[in-house]
Amino acid sequence: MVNLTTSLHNYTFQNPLMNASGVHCYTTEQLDELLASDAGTLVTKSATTEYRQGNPEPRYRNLALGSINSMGLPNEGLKYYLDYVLGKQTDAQVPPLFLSVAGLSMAEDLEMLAQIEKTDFNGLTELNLSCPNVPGKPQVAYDFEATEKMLDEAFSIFHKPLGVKLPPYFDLAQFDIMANILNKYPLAYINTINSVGNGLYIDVDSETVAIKPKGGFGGLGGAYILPTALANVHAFRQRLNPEIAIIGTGGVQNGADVFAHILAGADMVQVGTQLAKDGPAVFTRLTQELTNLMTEKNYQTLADFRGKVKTL
Ligand SMILES: O=C1NC(=O)NC(C(=O)O)N1
Repeated sequence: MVNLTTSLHNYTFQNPLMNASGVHCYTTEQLDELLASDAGTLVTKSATTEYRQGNPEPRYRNLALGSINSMGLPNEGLKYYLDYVLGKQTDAQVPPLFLSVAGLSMAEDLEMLAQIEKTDFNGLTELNLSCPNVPGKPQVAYDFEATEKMLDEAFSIFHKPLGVKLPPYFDLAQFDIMANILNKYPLAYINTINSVGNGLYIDVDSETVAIKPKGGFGGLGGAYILPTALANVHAFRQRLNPEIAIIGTGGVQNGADVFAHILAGADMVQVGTQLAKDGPAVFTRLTQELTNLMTEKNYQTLADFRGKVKTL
């Protein structure tokens, strides 16, 4: 009998699947639909301190090979999502939840962490250091010094379980540098990867880009990015202290992709583009496909194959 339970930090989940922040998680209605689905848990849309409209539309497009987005951090503000997770955590049927924050400055990130610290939130907080879509704002985690300073300050004021959402890295030296920084902190986990930033989809018939913000430049998701996501999961698994768990995000369309993320070293696996395309029922399909694959391969638990990708 296949057992899909997974643990992350001091939390246990019935299965390793959840949404990627930003997909199907803007409103309490969407979040409730995730709770009602076969997902193991959920993460809220990255919050700023106050409500934020985000970039002009069209700002998200599904594509044959994935998706492109430049949402620009639209969200209802931190209090809206904090109220949601605090309200849900009293229900024993609800798994530990993830709350995502993405300030437009280190000061805003610290202000939000301080607000969360004051509450009795008992889930996990995700510090998004990798949004590629706020015009004029670089992805923090591509600046190693800024990341180190951010984490120094964050851990000086925040003592609840904390993870960071990272952009994709493409150079092995960057994995070495980033892992050395991350290993200095008592992180509960890292979440890798965010969308592959600033891709440009062009429709040849109309000779036009797909989304309005930033002249069409946007973060790529879906099948386009699976090999990059698997590389980031595996590179960090090979380099990070074992106490730092890894959430694998990027390119999951089916149970085999979930299996590959876990083989690369992921403890949990997030789904973005395919959730946007199929809705929360995707988690029913993915858990069934993962179960079928594990049965075929005679694995009983995720630990039987986690991180055990073979080399040639
Ligand atoms: O971190 C983010 N990644 C994305 O791909 N898009 C959103 C956004 O633009 O809000 N944020």
